[in-house]
Amino acid sequence: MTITDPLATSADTWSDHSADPPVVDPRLRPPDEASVGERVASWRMRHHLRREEADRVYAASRNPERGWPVAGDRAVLDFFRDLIGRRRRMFVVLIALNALAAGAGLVVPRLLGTLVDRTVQGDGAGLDSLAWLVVAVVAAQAVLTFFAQRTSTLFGQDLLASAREYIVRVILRLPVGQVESASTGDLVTRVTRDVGTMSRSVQFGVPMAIISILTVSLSVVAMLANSVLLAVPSLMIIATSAYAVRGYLRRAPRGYITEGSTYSRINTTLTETVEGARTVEALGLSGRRVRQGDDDIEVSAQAERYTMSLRNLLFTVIDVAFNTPRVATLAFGAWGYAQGWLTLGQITSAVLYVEALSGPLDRLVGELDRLQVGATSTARLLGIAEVPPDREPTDARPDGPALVGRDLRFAYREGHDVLHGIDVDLRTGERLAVVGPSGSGKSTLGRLLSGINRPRTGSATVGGVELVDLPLELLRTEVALVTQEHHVFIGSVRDNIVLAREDSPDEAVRAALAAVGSLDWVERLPQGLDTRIGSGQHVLTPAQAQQIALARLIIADPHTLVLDEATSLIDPRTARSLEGSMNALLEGRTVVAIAHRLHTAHDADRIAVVIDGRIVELGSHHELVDREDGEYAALWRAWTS
Ligand SMILES: Nc1ncnc2c1ncn2[C@@H]1O[C@H](COP(=O)(O)OP(=O)(O)OP(=O)(O)O)[C@@H](O)[C@H]1O
Repeated sequence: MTITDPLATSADTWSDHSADPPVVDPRLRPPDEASVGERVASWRMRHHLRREEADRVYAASRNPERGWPVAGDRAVLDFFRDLIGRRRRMFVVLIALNALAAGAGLVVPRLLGTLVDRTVQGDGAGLDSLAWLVVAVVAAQAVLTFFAQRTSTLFGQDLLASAREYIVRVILRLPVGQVESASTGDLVTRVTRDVGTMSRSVQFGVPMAIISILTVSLSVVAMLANSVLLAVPSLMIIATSAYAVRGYLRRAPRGYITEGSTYSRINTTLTETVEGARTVEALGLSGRRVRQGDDDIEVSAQAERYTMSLRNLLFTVIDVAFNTPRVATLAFGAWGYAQGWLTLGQITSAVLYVEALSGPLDRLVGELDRLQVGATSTARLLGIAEVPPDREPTDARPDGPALVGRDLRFAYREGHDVLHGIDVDLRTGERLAVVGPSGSGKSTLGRLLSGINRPRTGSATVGGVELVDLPLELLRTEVALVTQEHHVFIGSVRDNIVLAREDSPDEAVRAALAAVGSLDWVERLPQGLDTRIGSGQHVLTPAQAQQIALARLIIADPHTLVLDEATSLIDPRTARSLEGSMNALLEGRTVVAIAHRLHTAHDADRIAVVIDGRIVELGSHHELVDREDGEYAALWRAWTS
């Protein structure tokens, strides 16, 4: 029996299993009066299009340029080998206990066969003790199985803990710039659905597959020892199952990888629609977004139908294969018995062995499926580890706080620079405002000067050391980027403030809170510094959340701050009340303020005017306003008129 591969062979088999295939493109729906031939042609066309779409999704999922990479089979195997290798002792105990439990289970049919032979021969001597031996072996098997199961569960849990820790480490070291530019839907799908699938297969699939392989192997040995002739039907089911599983495993990875990437696509479209809800509403795009969602779901359903067909076919083959040997063993037994080659006891044992074999074999096939799905998710998760790091910290340490940018160029897309060679020298303690039209590159400059992104060419250094060569913990104590995003993590107020310096004493935390004017309200909280805040905990007002974020920066104590829209999204009243907190933070530090409103620029020591990725003017407010035909003077006139 072969398993057809809809993706690799004919377009028409792609969704043969769907009773009423949904239509991706309504234009392909044939008119009511269409002939049978036209209807078939249209149906074939639809399937062809869907297959092309699925192929495109698959190709995209393997193309690192189009999203997060997917790791290869070798990486997945090495990952599991390493996980198991690191708990070799536990693994040996697991194998030993399961081998003993399976061995005890296999002794029972043999004893029952002997019991039958002795009874048939009328040899009553020792029947009682044989029966007691069966009871004793069954009891021993129960005890061994209990401990074997316990060890398997512990092993699975331990494996899972390590796997999860590894994945968390991989995710945490992802380059910030990359996380922002990649598809959030894909990343979210990987860290939710794929982690869940991987967990199930690591926790249950791996130990269960090991146990099943062991039990099946020992059963085969016991069957051969009982009678080679009677073992033939069972060997045939094993061979048939192995063949069917091989065919399945050859096709399934492609199907599951496609399936996984279609889930990512659904999530991406959904996230985009939710995030851009206002734009969707304003431009009347809801119909188009719904259609996009429908198409994503349709492609996903195609992929699901494909893997489901593979599973159905596999389990049908296995079911047929399992039922045949029951009959075949009895038939072989009757024939062998008539020839005088076999005893009734051997036939009894063989039938019991066939029954005993079907359970583990069935589980093994089921587990292989689970492992296959888990391996695909693991490949998607390990793919994240293949994202090259954007920085390799060196041992170089800054000599002083001087922040310097030289010939800074940067491109979000290859060949499209948005900064064209910017030079900037910050004077310690100064306040530099960066102004310019929307899209001129102000925020990008801020990201390079705070070490979030590495410049394509040129250098951004602090005390002579490239910002991106510093370990992140150290970088954040030198330069910090402050945006309007003031995330509050789930944890105590204290935890939220000491993030950058975890060993900060409570006095320092209180001093930071006092500096941003929030010590009073924090002390009035039910548990003061220990009050849990963040999602689902004690609710903070936007201003309070911002103050916590500012206190966090006071503890981090960077000598330079890059402010990008730090208060622009907060309503003006709150922004005014935060001004005092902000001033406390800025006191004594060098500040680069990306100014979206010119009045912030007015108070700065110097102003850099950025236009089309270049600094076109640099000077104090008065110097720049005095240049009659200057860019800043024009902006200022427009602002004040
Ligand atoms: N993540 C990104 N991917 C691709 N292009 C980007 C990305 N972020 C910014 N750009 C592009 O880079 C250019 C500079 O953007 P940047 O945000 O630095 O400008 P800006 O002066 O800060 O604009 P604004 O005042 O509107 O925030 C723009 O053309 C923008 O479209």
